[in-house]
Amino acid sequence: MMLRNRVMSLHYPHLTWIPSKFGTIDASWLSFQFPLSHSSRVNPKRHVSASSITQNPPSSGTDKFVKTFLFVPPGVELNEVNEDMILPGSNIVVGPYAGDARIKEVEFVKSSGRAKDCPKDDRPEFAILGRSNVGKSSLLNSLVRKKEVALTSKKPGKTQLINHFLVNKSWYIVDLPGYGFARASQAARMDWSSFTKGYFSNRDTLVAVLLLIDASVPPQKIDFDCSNWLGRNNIPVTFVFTKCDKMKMGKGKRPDENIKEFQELIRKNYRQHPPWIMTSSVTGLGRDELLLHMSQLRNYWDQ
Ligand SMILES: Nc1nc2c(ncn2[C@@H]2O[C@H](COP(=O)(O)OP(=O)(O)OP(=O)(O)O)[C@@H](O)[C@H]2O)c(=O)[nH]1
Ligand SMILES: [Mg+2]
Repeated sequence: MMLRNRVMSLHYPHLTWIPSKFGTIDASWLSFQFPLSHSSRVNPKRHVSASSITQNPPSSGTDKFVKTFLFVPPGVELNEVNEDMILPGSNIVVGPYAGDARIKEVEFVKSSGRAKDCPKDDRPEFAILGRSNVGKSSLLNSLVRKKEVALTSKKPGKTQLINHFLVNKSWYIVDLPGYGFARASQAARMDWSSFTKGYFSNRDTLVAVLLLIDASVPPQKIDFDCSNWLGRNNIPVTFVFTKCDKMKMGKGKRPDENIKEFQELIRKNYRQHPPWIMTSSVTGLGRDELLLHMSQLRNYWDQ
């Protein structure tokens, strides 16, 4: 147990929260008083102490990695990391827990209107969270390689329920309703809040949240608020940048510039940068890499 906790701490080094200018959380996107307190409802598996995140910088020869704020999984020492171990388009180092990432079968299990109606078993799960229209359902479809597993739409607010999909009969991936849909009615927003509040308070089997960030637009405050809120509640997060295929011509910044800007802002809040990865549901960019990353988180959790 001791060992597990120790390794788990390494696994989630990004959980250590450093208050900063984003530390004063604006939870208006949630529009409710979240009941989680830092100490009471935190899953002990996810707890990490400040001392456990201290790691030595890479030795000479790997200096260029120092600046990339790598996510180093359990079973790997930072000074062992070489270029080949980093997943392309990400800061994620692949470690010994990475395993078979193939999706052989996926099965829609249920849509839940309330967290207490979600499947009750011990299977690990990943939740897909992000602004309305960021591409949550599209990412899910692309991961499982089925066009219509999760319904997508040009109209924001398509996904209104907590949708559980069972992968390889062994783990869940969950499509959540999006936040920040400005035109949603007050009632719809309240519904969204109570789903999410209930969901995050009750899912002890949550391995990580995939927080989707639209790389085709500049950093949005609501996404920082969301990431801050997850950090404060010790919920492990992987930043998944979506729509990286949208290379703007002329007007606006390119996805890589938006991503860099977002990361610079996020960096101030974390002692060690959380895992991040670039994806596109149109071209399949980052798909296999994200699945591999999820396999190492899951296998570690499962051991
Ligand atoms: N170019 C491009 N478009 C994308 C990508 N991912 C999603 N989209 C488009 O963005 C729109 C919204 O996608 P959805 O997957 O329905 O978004 P969502 O986050 O599930 O939205 P809600 O369920 O409303 O919260 C659709 O028109 C998609 O085709 C991507 O990687 N690249
Ligand atoms: Mg959706």
